[in-house]
Amino acid sequence: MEMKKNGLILSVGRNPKLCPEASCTEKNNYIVPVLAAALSFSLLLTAMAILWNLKTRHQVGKRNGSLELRNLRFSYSDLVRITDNFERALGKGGFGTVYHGYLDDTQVAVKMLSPSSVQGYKQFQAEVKLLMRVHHKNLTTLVGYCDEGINMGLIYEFMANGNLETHLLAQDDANIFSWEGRLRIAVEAAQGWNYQICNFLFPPIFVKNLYIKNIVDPRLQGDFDINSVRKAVEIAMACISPTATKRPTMTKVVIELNECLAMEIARQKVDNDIESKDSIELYNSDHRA
Ligand SMILES: Nc1ncnc2c1ncn2[C@@H]1O[C@H](COP(=O)(O)OP(=O)(O)OP(=O)(O)O)[C@@H](O)[C@H]1O
Repeated sequence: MEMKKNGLILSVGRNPKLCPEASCTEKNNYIVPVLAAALSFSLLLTAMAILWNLKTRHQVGKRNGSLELRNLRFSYSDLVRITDNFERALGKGGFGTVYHGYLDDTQVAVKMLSPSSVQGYKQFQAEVKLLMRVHHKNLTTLVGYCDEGINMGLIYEFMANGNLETHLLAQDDANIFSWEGRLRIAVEAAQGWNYQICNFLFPPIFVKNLYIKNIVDPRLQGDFDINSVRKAVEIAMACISPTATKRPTMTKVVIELNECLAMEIARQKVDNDIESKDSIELYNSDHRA
């Protein structure tokens, strides 16, 4: 499943990822949530209108057995047309290849289930069923699907900013995500879905039994609140517990991650206060001298 955040997509449940195209900067992390809050109501109305429109255009009845939902079903020839005969591949994942396409004038991503898919038909069905029911601003919208014999595909809204993993692992040190940025993404993504989201706070892999400082991206150079990290690690550890009953609910994950974020923001405030106090003292001593 894919989650989205600030024009990125993020897959959760397996390898957490977001997808890239345009450059994604730290600034986006701070500006976009504010804009998003202001625009959320109108976007919600727009999204509802679009969904309503799509549903009324493509709704078909129940289908015996397999995908027993009223759905947004497309034929294989629709997919051929949408993708211009699978002209441009965007990437490859556990299902198979993902292609760029246009539905009317809107860009979409079409994920085709390959016959050798490790995730297979069951996962395909699960993804369709879930995304048909679950709609969230941080979840990539499922626009439709095709389930025609051996031709199975999922049509998603197109995420122009690419893959989070690429951004997290980028060699471009100037644009690395801060600890606060990572927490913000984790909180918003967790609000969307899936407990495993905690994993991507600690790319490239979540490593057990290491000192806390060692599992945080070294490029952050200690620029984070250690208690915030410790708490996030505890949440992540709980999230990957093999015993389902020991895993926290998403509500708890969101609450705890928000607490981590609050710690980090408090730390930054203290740092800023100290800095401005220092500069006032420096100013005063310069003027006294
Ligand atoms: N909605 C989308 N918009 C733009 N690009 C996408 C979209 N979905 C997938 N892609 C591209 O295709 C690649 C493969 O995506 P896919 O979701 O199949 O793989 P994955 O992230 O490994 O997911 P899964 O866990 O389902 O296997 C992504 O890394 C991304 O580059």
